[in-house]
Amino acid sequence: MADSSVHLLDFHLLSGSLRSVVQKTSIGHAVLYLSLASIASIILPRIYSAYFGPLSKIPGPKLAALTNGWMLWHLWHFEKCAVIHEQFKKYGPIVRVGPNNVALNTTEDMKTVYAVGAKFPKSSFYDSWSFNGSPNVFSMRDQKAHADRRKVSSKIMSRNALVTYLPEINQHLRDFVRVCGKRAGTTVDFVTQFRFLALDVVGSAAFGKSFNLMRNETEHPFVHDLDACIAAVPPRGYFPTWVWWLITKIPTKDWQFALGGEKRICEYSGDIVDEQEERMKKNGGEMVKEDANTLVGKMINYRDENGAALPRSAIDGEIGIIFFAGTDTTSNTLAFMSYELARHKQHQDKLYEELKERMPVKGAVPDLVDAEAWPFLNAVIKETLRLYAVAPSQLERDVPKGGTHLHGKYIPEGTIVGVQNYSIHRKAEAFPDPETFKPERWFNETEDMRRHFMPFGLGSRICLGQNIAMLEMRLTIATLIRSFELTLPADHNPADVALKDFWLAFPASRKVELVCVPREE
Ligand code: HEM
Repeated sequence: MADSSVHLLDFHLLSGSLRSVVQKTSIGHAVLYLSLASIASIILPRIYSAYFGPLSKIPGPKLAALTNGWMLWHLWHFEKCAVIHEQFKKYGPIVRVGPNNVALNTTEDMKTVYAVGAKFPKSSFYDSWSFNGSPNVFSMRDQKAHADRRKVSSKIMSRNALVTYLPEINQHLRDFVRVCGKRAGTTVDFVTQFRFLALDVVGSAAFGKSFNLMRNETEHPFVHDLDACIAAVPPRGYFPTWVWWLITKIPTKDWQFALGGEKRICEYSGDIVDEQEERMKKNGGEMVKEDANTLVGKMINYRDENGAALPRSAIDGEIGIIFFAGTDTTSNTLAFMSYELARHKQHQDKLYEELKERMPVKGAVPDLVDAEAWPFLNAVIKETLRLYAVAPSQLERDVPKGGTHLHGKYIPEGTIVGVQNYSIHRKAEAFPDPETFKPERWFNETEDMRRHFMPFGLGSRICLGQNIAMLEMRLTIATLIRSFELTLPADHNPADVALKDFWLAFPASRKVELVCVPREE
């Protein structure tokens, strides 16, 4: 009783003094106090979380614990994965890299966060990859909905299904070699060449419709739409919604073009769907046989457990994301691989010897089954995927309900956690002399190497296109190196090819310029 009367008294005193403050306050002061109060309501919780909250026990740069600005700054400078890697060296395998973000760096963490059955869904960063406003197989966060959607495309992307498209893919490769031959002796940007090739291959392998950029030796506006999408999609996932809204208002022509990339990719994808539907109509409402086994056909024919079809916007978005995820990933990997072969003549010579023995005809495309077994070819590909995994930074996930314990520390639910393959792939205990490109290390592949290798991610969200990517990389590098020697141009500057990352890894100058010299026999 005594207590509550004291509180009542306190309240009257407080409200009385507040009233007198308000009565004496001018509008200017009121605005000032309100602004200070708003700023305090943002800053104080941040200070509390940085110094006293559950994540405060996790080491890391204090600025990162206080603001996402730390991470955004490094992202903006295309150095996110390299900077997080430095933090691991300084602080150990668990580092706080944002007010609500923890980076992890052990194989145990890989299992906890990504293993099949792990209950850590993708973080809200992935919402940004939903095209046409519809979640797709890449962006979906609901685990059950994702498993259902993934079933639609996983058969199409299986190795056995892809073999059906080999004759068409082989034609793209022969066209690629012909284009290289025409440009022999001159400096060629291989980022662009591999990109055109990757678009042709994805078109054939997933949609039954290729751009034929190699055959026609032309560009397609779609290529610029991909560039636009890459500039806009990852940052959209990192900025708070209101900051992103402001950013979208920047009125420069290039930026506005970049913002429209997603829409144009979906429109192009929509044209492919229209064409299939048109063929279906002409075929009396029945899907023609060749279309039924493409990703587009599967999407059109899909029915959920209630018999409902996918909305058209979702189909277009799903196709758009496959183009997006399936092009620059493989082409940038191939560009880095060619660069490593050009600058390490001893590795390129060894690869050439292997290929010459197994591919009697120069310019021909090897048999896929054979190429899958060629030791040095596969070692070169693995070593490139190790050093230049093209999604190199944290694959972000949310800590599920109830929180979790990692490295003896409690991590509350809703915290973003993630392992980055850039760091896992550079663990000296699995890969001695980790910064050096050494394909031979894969001849004695140990259990430890296998456990530390995740270029395509892991678990139920592992890359859906890894079979296409591996097929394309094997056939392309074998065909290219059998026919040409790759060399560095006289004015080569290694800084131009340094790995940068904006979620997707790319060479600093966005080019890998090499000279291809036809092989004499
Ligand atoms: C060397 C080439 C490639 C690399 C290194 C790569 C890497 C990755 C990684 C690391 C993920 C997991 C992302 C995460 O967990 O957050 C992923 C997912 C995915 N990738 Fe790839 N990728 C490559 C090529 C491709 C290709 C060629 C396609 C399609 C044709 C593709 C389609 C996808 C899709 C659809 C997903 C989402 C899978 C899901 O969440 O179920 N990727 N990729």
